[in-house]
Amino acid sequence: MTSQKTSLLIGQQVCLQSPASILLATKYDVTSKQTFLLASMYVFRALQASYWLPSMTSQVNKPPYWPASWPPPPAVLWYHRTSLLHPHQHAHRLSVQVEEEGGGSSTSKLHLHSVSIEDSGNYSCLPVGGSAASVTLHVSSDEPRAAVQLEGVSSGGGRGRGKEGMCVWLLYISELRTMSQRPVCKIGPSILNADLSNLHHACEKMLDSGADYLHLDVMDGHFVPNLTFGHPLVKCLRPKVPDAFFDMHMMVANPAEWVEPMADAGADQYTFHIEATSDPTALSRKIKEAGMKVGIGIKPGTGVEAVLPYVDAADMILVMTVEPGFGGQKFMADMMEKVRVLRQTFPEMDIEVDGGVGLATIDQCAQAGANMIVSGSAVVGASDPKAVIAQMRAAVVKGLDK
Ligand SMILES: O=C(CO)[C@H](O)[C@H](O)COP(=O)(O)O
Repeated sequence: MTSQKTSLLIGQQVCLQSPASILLATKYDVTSKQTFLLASMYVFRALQASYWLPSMTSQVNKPPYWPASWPPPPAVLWYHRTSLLHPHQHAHRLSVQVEEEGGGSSTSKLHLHSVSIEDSGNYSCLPVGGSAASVTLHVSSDEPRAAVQLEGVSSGGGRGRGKEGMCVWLLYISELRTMSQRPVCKIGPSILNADLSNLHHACEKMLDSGADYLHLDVMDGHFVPNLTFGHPLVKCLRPKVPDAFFDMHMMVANPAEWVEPMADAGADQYTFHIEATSDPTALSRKIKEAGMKVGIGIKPGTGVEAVLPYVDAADMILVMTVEPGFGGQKFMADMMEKVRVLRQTFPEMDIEVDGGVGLATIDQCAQAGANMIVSGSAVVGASDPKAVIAQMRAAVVKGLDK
């Protein structure tokens, strides 16, 4: 998506590259007892913002029509026209997140993925203890771009659209502008097959050859049938290559256990596998709190839909193109469909591929939309790693430009 060039006023038309995503969020102002529904158009992740709701528990009483087999409803109910939106039924199309932050503060976000014409219409939300607020969304299908128009952001409590609502709205649009960036090509050599007894020289060689970051593979012998190294080695390596970005690929059975030690050792990004945790949201939060970026990886056997609900919490999604555990394996071309789905849904997301990526396979990765390229044997084992990195970069830049 390109940045919005004009100021957005309510009712004005804005063009987004299709398919777009939209986030609706609710704010309940405890002092004025007003409910504001805020909407923002963007294409890859939820805005990180907090909305204040009155002191409450995260659950409301079940409405009469709520099926007994479903979990209790959340603190904020969302409606499209007159239909209650059930995230359980439409998990691939929409998600609702209520994040409790303690002290009576909560955030509720409705995220519609891949907006289509059917998603047009009035959206309203009803926070427990608050009054409803609504917004009208128009989606048209001008190919190749979809036009999305929002109008009539209204506040509850009988005051209509107020100045406060407008101010917050414009604030969000300005945030949208700063977030609208194209993904940048980054090449990250994996040092898995390098001479580990001389690791810092191998790292320096890669950085001198044009590497944008270093991909460090941590294996525990449980999550994968191989062993490499842990945080003590990373701690030793850090002062030798102080400016390098360390992307830790944590192929470990208990990724939560190593977050603080890795942060302390100097890791910049902590990529865990979704198969290794039952709570990716909590783990992502822990990683961020430790001061690192969040990567979420999926093994070849895991469908891309497994990671979609957690994209908002992540800085990068890693699509494995080999079974994790060993370098030098054959690239799995059928993983490219996952990359394509992610790129179409999240045009600005960092998407990484890892395993069997080299000059023979880079075009497939680039065409699918990957922008972070991990390459082990093809770069580390090359007689001219600089030339290999440059060729891979050219292919990825071309893919991102198309
Ligand atoms: O995570 C990995 C294996 O689990 C490695 O990073 C990956 O395989 C890179 O090596 P190569 O490019 O030689 O396949």
